[in-house]
Amino acid sequence: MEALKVDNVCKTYQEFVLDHISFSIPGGAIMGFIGKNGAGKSTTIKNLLGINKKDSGTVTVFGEVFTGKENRIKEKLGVVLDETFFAPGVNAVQIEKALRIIYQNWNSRVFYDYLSMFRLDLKKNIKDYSKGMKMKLSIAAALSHDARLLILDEVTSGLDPIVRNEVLDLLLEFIQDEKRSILISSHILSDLEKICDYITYIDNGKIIFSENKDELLESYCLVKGSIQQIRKLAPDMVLGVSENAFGAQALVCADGVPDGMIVEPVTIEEMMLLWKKERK
Ligand SMILES: Nc1ncnc2c1ncn2[C@@H]1O[C@H](COP(=O)(O)OP(=O)(O)OP(=O)(O)O)[C@@H](O)[C@H]1O
Repeated sequence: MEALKVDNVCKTYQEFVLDHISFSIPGGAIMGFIGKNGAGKSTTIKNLLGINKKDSGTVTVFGEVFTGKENRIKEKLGVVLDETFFAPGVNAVQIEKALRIIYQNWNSRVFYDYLSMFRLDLKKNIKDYSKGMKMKLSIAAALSHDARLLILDEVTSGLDPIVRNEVLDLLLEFIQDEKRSILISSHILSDLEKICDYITYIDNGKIIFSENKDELLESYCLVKGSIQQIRKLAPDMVLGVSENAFGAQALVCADGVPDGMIVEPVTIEEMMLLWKKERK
């Protein structure tokens, strides 16, 4: 069964439209959600969680329709958004007491183990935590109530490389039982390339692709050469081109590259940079 199915979600703001957003995440998989600043990642996440009210479309979590109100489904979700909200003047121990009441499956021991692993001061007022410390606290909370689907919006960008790697390992561990899944948005595409099974790319409120990562990276490649060589490539196999004083490179379909050209594997970051980039 799919962990999450987003079907034709639409939302119109004054100057931005989320346009028929559809993608799904199988059980046991990590989906990376990528896109430029302002592409619509956070807006999609807030609309699918019911934090903002969508105009139309359906969101299904483990086969059940979710509008944001169903507490039974909320129990299964571990959510960390890019802005963290904690009541002013409280510390981690007080937060734990509050979360214990909210979540039926809350596990205090697991929570305190994460806080110790993240080296967080339990008695310190959370308003005096750094941005990264607040993020670590939110991640610990999301992982401590036996959630089956994690929804993480830009959670790793404020973390130092050591903690970021610890968090990526935790996420890989989280999906090991094949029943849990993760949707994670990030601008650190190398992190996503490391841990994700699927990648969804949104641009200007529209899904450009939502695909299995390995198939995606096998389907496309980079071709490098002189500007003249690159310009001679058949337009229907070229997805994007960049040119500079020293030469050019094109993102192309992997089958059908002409002989005699320099071909290299492509990364998710290069795909995003080159996708639909026009010849000058
Ligand atoms: N409540 C709102 N009212 C009006 N416009 C909104 C609202 N929420 C989001 N938007 C607009 O939606 C667009 C997409 O914003 P969003 O935060 O989803 O982008 P993003 O892909 O998460 O970007 P970033 O990577 O910078 O975080 C922006 O133009 C933003 O101004």
